[in-house]
Amino acid sequence: MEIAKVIVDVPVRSTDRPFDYSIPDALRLWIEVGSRVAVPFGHRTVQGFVVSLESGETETASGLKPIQEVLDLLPPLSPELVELGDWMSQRYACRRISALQAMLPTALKGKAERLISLGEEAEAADKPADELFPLFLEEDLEERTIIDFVRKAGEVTMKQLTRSFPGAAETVKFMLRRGMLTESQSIKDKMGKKKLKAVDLAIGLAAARESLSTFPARSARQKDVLSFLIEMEQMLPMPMKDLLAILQVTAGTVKALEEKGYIEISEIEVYRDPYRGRDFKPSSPLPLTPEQQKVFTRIARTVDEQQHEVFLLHGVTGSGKTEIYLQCIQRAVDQGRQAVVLVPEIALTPQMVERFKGRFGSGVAVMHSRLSVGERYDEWRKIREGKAMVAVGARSAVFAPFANLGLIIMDEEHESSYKQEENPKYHARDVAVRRAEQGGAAVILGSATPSLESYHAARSRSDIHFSPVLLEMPTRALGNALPKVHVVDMRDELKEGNRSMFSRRLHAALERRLEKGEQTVLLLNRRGFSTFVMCRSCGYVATCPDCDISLTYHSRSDNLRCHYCGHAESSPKLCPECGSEHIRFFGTGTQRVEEELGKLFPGIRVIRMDVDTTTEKGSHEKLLNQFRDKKADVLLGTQMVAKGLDFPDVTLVGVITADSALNLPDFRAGEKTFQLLTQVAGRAGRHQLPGEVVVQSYTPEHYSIVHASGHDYYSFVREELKHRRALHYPPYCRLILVTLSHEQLPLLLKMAENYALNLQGRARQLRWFASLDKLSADALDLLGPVASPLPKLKGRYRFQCIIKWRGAIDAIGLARQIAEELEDSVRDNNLQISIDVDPQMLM
Ligand SMILES: Nc1ncnc2c1ncn2[C@@H]1O[C@H](COP(=O)(O)OP(=O)(O)OP(=O)(O)O)[C@@H](O)[C@H]1O
Ligand SMILES: [Zn+2]
Ligand SMILES: [Zn+2]
Repeated sequence: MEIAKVIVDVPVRSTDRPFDYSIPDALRLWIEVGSRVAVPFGHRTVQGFVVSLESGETETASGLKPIQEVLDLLPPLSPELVELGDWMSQRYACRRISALQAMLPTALKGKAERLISLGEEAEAADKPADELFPLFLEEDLEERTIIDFVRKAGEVTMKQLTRSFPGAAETVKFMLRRGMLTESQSIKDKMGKKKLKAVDLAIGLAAARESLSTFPARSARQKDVLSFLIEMEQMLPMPMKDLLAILQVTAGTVKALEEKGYIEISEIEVYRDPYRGRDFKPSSPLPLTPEQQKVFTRIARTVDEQQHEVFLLHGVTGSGKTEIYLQCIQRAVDQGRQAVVLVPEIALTPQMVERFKGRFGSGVAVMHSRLSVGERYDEWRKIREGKAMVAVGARSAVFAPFANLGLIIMDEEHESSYKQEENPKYHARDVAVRRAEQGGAAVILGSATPSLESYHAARSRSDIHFSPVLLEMPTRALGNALPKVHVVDMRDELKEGNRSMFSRRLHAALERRLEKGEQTVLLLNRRGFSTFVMCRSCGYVATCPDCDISLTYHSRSDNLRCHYCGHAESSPKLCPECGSEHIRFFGTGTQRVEEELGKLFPGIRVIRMDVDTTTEKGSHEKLLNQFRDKKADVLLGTQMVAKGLDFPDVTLVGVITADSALNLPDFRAGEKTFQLLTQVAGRAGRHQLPGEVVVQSYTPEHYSIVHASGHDYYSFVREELKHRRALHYPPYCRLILVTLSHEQLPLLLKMAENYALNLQGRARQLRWFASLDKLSADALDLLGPVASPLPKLKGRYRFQCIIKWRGAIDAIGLARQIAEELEDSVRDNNLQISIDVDPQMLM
């Protein structure tokens, strides 16, 4: 007897292990590792995934509850993905079910639904309700109508029933108890497949032709339809809708033909194609530049040999990385394998999609969050059913259900959006490498500004589990120079009486573009919610004496706090460096910049792109198209404007304040600033016209600004690594962020203290607890507990600890174990501990 081990979708930690079910004979053929099934669990029916099949004793198996239903024709997960889910649950200390669910489109997050049908007695007697239950009184009219309603439908959901009979809940309950109705449960998906009525010939082609002569004159319309279908025989079955529209006939005419037996009308499944009706300019492979050729040859070798290898492709903006991606994908496809291209969500512009659709046509599936649930489901199905060979998508496309994946590409690999902030808190880069390792696939991590983690991993032994081969492209493909970058010291502007947010240099440069009819991209570098304190006279920023990250202003207590270690001080009224009173809390919005632009340049046409203007579906695309069609002079926005855009007439890029990301309480602030400045500068002068960049800053001497303006990645990396090493931050160690939350503050405080103490105690026992300063390879250190940067969320208080560790110790397992013990020790079940391994944001 075969036993299926099933991971069930029940939101309790103690159920995070496979449960055994028997397999009914009728389902045997349909159940594989990766099948999605409905199983009884307690008194409910829940969704689950088969993670293994084992043979067991007949007696044991017959004591098990059987699997109720198989929910899909093809298992939505492959054995390879099931295994990847296992790995994720250990690597990210998350539940197995949440790892598996993360791999599937929302449409398949099925929930149990209550189904009502007739009770046995009522079913057997095929009589009107009146005769069926002679005891019904006149006033039992409601029962009678319900019975007739259910009989007519065969089976209805509880929802439909209560919608059709509002206020009948009590009656239905009574009828269930009496056995007039019965109830069952089934898993219902959020979204079904889309079906269309379609028309096909019901008789052979020759017979159909012959019958044309038999139509009487009054059935001329029917004859038209039939002869049209004969003519279009290659295109059948044809959607009814299209047929009616083309021939201008009524559905009645078509129905009549069906009744006569000439044609048949059926339902066919169709894919909801988000790009239907859109033409993509076909493109063919470009002859590569010598620099590109060298890189391509190296990667192609691995792809051809179907080996696993990771490449870090460091190519400056405009070096032609995308062409490399396209040609490598072609090689994988030639091998009969498939490819995944990961792109940061906000860079997944229509321009980007066009480049892949243009080369690989309808074999490209696109997956991102701006598609509807149905569209996403259908793009996913195209992959699962083998109708696509390339998937382009955001983070979760790393789980694209290809059968024989040969290549995974991650563009802009340094982007923090590859880390998912909700459960499971995975990083798509690490998952990609792991998946490629399993299947013998190549990985290309591409960027103009590789993350320090990846770069360090390529250069030396590091704690990251992969060591990529570094490939470089230092010049632009079209041979034009990188744009000249001017850094403007905003302190000087203030000194000389310019209080505007535009320096004289940026103002003049903008004016010149307006005169010449060239375009400008303006970046307002603003992220996160926190405010920092800065002196506008000297550029001084309040930082923590222990952690060297900027302090965050808390308006309620009017003080400054460190989000890493908890250090607090009162907020200064005068600048401690220069004594100026121009010291204030920082934050400017895009809207304010837009207003100011209107005042300075009357009549200027500005497109503003930020979270407010891009919430609507397709708005992002519309705004970019308007800008491309030169309907505006300026594209103004947040980070959205920095990524991947390629517009020939953009010759000026302005950065309003380069420092605002620099001063976030984040040890990656310098890295992020460098990356963003390099990216946005790369938008200028990509084609014939030369480009210019103006960066405004209050701390122009900061190394990330200096090196970004010199397009000097290596000097930046050298300096940044020095800081990271001195302060023990990644890539010299790894981090785990542990956040505890509870409704009651005193209890939470005690628990947070306990967590820290237990962890330290255990680590000492294991001889892991050591200062990171020591040269020993295995070390673990703990910061906190301190209040989280978001100290209260949805009525729950939050405290956090940061674990710093390195070496071969199982710090993740330990962090999880202590968390679970502590959660179990609290009786009210209300303590929540979340674990974020390798966090991108420490909050
Ligand atoms: N071999 C080639 N021959 C001619 N033109 C090329 C070639 N390779 C790339 N290009 C062109 O050079 C420009 C820059 O290429 P691409 O956008 O691929 O660079 P990238 O490295 O992806 O840049 P970014 O990181 O800035 O997005 C594009 O307009 C592209 O069409
Ligand atoms: Zn000052
Ligand atoms: Zn601190």
